[in-house]
Amino acid sequence: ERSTSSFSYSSYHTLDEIYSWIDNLVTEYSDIVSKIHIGNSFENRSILVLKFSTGGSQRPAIWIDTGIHSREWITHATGIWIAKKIVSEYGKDCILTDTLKAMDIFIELVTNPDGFAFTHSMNRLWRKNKSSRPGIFCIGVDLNRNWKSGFGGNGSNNNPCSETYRGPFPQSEPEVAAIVDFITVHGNFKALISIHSYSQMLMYPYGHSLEPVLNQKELYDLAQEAVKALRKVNGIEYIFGSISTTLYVASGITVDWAYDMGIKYAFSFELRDTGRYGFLLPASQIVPTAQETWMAIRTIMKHTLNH
Ligand SMILES: CS(=N)(=N)C[C@@H](Cc1ccccc1)C(=O)O
Ligand SMILES: [Zn+2]
Repeated sequence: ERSTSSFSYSSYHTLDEIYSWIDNLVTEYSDIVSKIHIGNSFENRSILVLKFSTGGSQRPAIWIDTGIHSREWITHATGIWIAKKIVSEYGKDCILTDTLKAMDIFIELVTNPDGFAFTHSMNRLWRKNKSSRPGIFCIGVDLNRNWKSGFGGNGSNNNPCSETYRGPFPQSEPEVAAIVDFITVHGNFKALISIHSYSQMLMYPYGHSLEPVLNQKELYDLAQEAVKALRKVNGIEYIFGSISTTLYVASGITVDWAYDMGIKYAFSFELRDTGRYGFLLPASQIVPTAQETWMAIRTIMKHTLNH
């Protein structure tokens, strides 16, 4: 029996458990999923990406990352469930099957492995990575402020002790540089979805400025359609809009960099909840959260495939 079938999707897991689950998924579904090592973290852990592909070479691609902020455990758990959903539903779900016939899907489940290991070992509420530099006695860079687009602007901090410390320069962090290199070299990404928690929001660029992006109306309509599909599952309400107008100004963020790279469908989720449990969302909410999030992501995939 497939071990990815006996894995508990309704529990939170350690880094080692997730990495061995990845190996089992690749072994058990080797016809559709492979594992790519895109780099090493500051503390020299492997940075792994799952590739879902039915053939071709350099097909148009969709990127999903979870766990860039290590304390947001619901995001890794949601990514794991979605990865299993993709291999289980290929050939059955027509939107997913059509997508995978024409496009590849890449999922980076543990985007901040050092921080994630630290949330299990020492500090459950750690957010940043674990980089350190001579003469600086606070640890870690906020990996959602280290990207080139708008780097150093408002909504990021130059103080290494800040939770939103942007780092010494854009892409200074190996965890960010690995993704930049991978997506740049690949050169054919059409959509990027970067998943955070919590607040129940679906947002699109820009974060670093109040200025609307060129295809703002299209992203607004798509976000509206996606949150409607999400709500149909368990009745959970999301708000949506551009990051700077819906949440706050934030600079050096993943989706602004993706958008400026020409990835026109760039979104960021803030998953459950709205503050009752926050980052400590009970494991009983993992599967319902993943199920509803998948329906929103599936909506974004369908639009990306058809435009
Ligand atoms: C609670 S939290 N840290 N996930 C909020 C998260 C909001 C955000 C998401 C995407 C892009 C820009 C900003 C952040 O400040 O990085
Ligand atoms: Zn976050």
